[in-house]
Amino acid sequence: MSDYLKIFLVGMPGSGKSTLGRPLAETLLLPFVDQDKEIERRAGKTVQAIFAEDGEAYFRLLESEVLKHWAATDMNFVMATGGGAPCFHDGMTVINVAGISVFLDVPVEELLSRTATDKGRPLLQAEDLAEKKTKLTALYDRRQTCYAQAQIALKEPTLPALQHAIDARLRK
Ligand SMILES: Nc1ncnc2c1ncn2[C@@H]1O[C@H](COP(=O)(O)OP(=O)(O)OP(=O)(O)O)[C@@H](O)[C@H]1O
Ligand SMILES: O=C(O)C1=C[C@@H](O)[C@@H](O)[C@H](O)C1
Ligand SMILES: [Mg+2]
Repeated sequence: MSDYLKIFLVGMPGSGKSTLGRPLAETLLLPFVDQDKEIERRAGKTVQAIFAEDGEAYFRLLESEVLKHWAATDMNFVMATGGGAPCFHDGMTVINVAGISVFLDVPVEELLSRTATDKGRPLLQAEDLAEKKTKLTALYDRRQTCYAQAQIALKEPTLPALQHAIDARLRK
C-alpha cells in the first residue's frame, strides 16, 4: 500500500458508491473523488456520450488511465469508482496495491429498485423493468469474482457500517 490513505469504494451501479462515498470522505476530512466525473472531465463529455460515440472499449481505456493516475497521485482521498473499473485492465490489482478497497454488496432486487427510473447508465438500458433485471442480474453474476477481491465486503452497506469497517481497518 502507498503512504497515502486511498479508499476505493467498488460495486455495482446503484450500490451507493457516490451516495456513501461523499459523507465518508467528509467525516474523514478527505477529498472525495467520483471516478466517472473525472473520466467526464478528461474526455470533455458524459459517460453516456463516450459509450455512444467511442464505444465501451475506449471507455475502459480512459477509465483505466484515470484509475492509475489517482492510484499514483500523492494525495489522500475517498473514491467512488466506476462500477466496472475494478473488473477491466486489472483494475482491482491497481486498487489493492494503492489503498483500501471496499465492496458495497447490494442485492439485485435493491439495485433494480434504485435504478428503475434511471436512464443514464449505458449498460442498463432496457425497454422495461424485466429486461433491466435480466441485465443487472447478468452483470452482478459476472462481476462477483472481481468484486470479491476487495479487502472489505459490506452486505447491504450503510454509512455507519462503512465508517466502522474503515475505522477497524485503520486500527490494524
Ligand atoms: N443506502 C441507500 N439506501 C437507499 N438508497 C440508496 C442508498 N445508497 C444509494 N441509494 C440511491 O441509489 C441510487 C444510486 O446510488 P449511487 O449513485 O450512489 O450509486 P453508485 O454506486 O454511485 O452507482 P454508479 O456506479 O452508477 O455511479 C441513488 O438514487 C441513491 O439515492
Ligand atoms: O458498471 C459499469 O460498467 C459502469 C458503471 C458506471 O459507474 C459508469 O462507469 C459506466 O456507466 C459503466
Ligand atoms: Mg456513482
